[in-house]
Amino acid sequence: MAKRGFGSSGGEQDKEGRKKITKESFRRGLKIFSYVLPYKYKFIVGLVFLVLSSLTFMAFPYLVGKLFDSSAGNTSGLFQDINMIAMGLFAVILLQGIFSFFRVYFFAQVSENAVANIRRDLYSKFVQLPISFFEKRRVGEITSRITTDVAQVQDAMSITLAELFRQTTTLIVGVIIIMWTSIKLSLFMLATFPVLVALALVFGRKIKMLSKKTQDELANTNVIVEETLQAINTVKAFTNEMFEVGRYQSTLSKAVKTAIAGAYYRGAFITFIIVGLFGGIILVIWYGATLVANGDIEQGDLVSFVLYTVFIGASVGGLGDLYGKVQAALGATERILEILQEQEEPTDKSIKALSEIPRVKGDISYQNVAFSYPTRQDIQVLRDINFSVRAGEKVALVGPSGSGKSTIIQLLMRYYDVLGGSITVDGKDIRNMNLTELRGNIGVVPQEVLLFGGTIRENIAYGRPEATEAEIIEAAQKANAYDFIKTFPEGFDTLVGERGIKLSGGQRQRVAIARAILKNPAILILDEATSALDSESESLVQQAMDELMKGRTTIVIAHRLATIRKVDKILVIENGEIVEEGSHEQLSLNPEGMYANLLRLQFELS
Ligand SMILES: Nc1ncnc2c1ncn2[C@@H]1O[C@H](COP(=O)(O)OP(=O)(O)OP(=O)(O)O)[C@@H](O)[C@H]1O
Repeated sequence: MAKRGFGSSGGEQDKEGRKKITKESFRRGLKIFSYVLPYKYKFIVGLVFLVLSSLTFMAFPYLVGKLFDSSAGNTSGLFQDINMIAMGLFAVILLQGIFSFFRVYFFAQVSENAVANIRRDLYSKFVQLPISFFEKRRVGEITSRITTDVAQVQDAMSITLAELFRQTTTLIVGVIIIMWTSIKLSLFMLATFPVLVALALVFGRKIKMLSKKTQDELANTNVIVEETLQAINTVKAFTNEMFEVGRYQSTLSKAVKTAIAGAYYRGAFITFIIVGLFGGIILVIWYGATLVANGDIEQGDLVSFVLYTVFIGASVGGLGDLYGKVQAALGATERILEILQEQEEPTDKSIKALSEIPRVKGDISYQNVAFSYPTRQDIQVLRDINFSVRAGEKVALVGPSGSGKSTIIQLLMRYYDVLGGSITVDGKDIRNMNLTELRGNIGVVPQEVLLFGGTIRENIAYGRPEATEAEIIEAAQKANAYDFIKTFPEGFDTLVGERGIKLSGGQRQRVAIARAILKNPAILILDEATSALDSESESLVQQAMDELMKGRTTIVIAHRLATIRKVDKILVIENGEIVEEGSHEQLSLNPEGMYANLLRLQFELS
């Protein structure tokens, strides 16, 4: 299950993500209505139609009562003619229909627009939040903010609010009218009927809980389907098809058991509604009939009384349900507001194109850098890292897996801030640099190149969206990607990603290199792929990398030592510290050293 609630103020939410309704939570929840403000006139028009439709509805039982009275011949004035009253009833229903149409139409316009704005703001917030935010949460949890929570707020803005108003009006106006009709019968009704409705409500809750459990269990079965279908190759490789079928079957059986238990209660609930609630109505009719017999009230009054009773009962039931919905909406609102209040990364939004970013020279220096990840503060990942790279120099980081090489790079990108020491670029502490300027000057060719779904052209242009076609082609040529792109019938328009062509590892890397060439950064970070490419592809990638490195400060995370002989300096990292430093020649001369050891290991493996 995804964790619910961010931060401390979400702490009062229950595990369903609902929020207790207090004055404070209500006041905070109302903040989300600032999104309604731009559409306030439409909202007000919607409200007017809501009031009108709620009130016209209340005239219905009254007129039905009058219809009965006039059929028995005991009416006076306006309500004597049966036909007139029936026409009146039609008019009421027609008006109710028209008013409801406009209510739905206006509220939908407000809620759809407001909700789209909330989604846009949430998304824009998400992409601007620091990496550490995403590490503390699961992706599903984050996306549910933008889908489920927003949908709940939308419900609240359109349906819940209107229902709340309608049910409350029905309840208040209904009770006033029946009191006015007959106090005796009203008191009798109020002593019996609401109790039964409240009982039905409690019963209903229990059933809802059970059906939620069934849904959760069904969701579990879906997880298995998703997992196995995503890893279908692995399932087949291990010939575990039947094992997976068994796993699915056993979770399915559980879901069926819960569903059947739920059905038992549902059956009992229906019986209760039939016997209990209708029994209640019979009681009211019985008492009302004795009052009619004694001449206390008219027949028509009894009819409208019973109709009002049904309306009041429905609204009591509805309000109970709405209470839960308001709670859920307040919880959702709170979670949305918390995200909207999160601190963004200090990027510079006024910079619209890479060309506006001032270019750095590319001197880099790490001074006594110490670091632990925010999620694992107890483990010190880097301690006392000191090194400098002059503009245009090439440095390689080598060392065992998990020694801290990628972390060193992540700190340069300022995905995280150092905990001790400092990192400077051109002598300036990167914490004092404009983040857009810093990252705009760094190009990255990652270990695992992920391409976006879209064309090859779009993927290369991602390095500099304003690039011209000629620049994109030139970058592809320099990255040794042009030739393979030309072999595809659609060339640069070839789709890649899920619905497109699948590029090989070497091809993907060359697209990433073309992207970096297009960005033309002063500082370059190359995270070498761990898996070796075939020798032809390898040499094409290497050539492209050499082209890319020209004239740029480069830090290479090297996994295959053969590729780094040419660098100016090698830093050997072990357990978050630099244990050796020097050129390939210098380091290989020390047979006891870690580098020489790594060299021997690779040699033996290859
Ligand atoms: N986001 C993270 N949150 C918490 N700990 C992390 C995170 N990323 C890495 N670590 C931990 O930090 C340590 C250094 O990891 P790092 O990725 O820098 O190693 P590396 O030398 O690049 O390894 P490899 O060569 O396998 O890529 C490891 O112990 C790792 O478990």
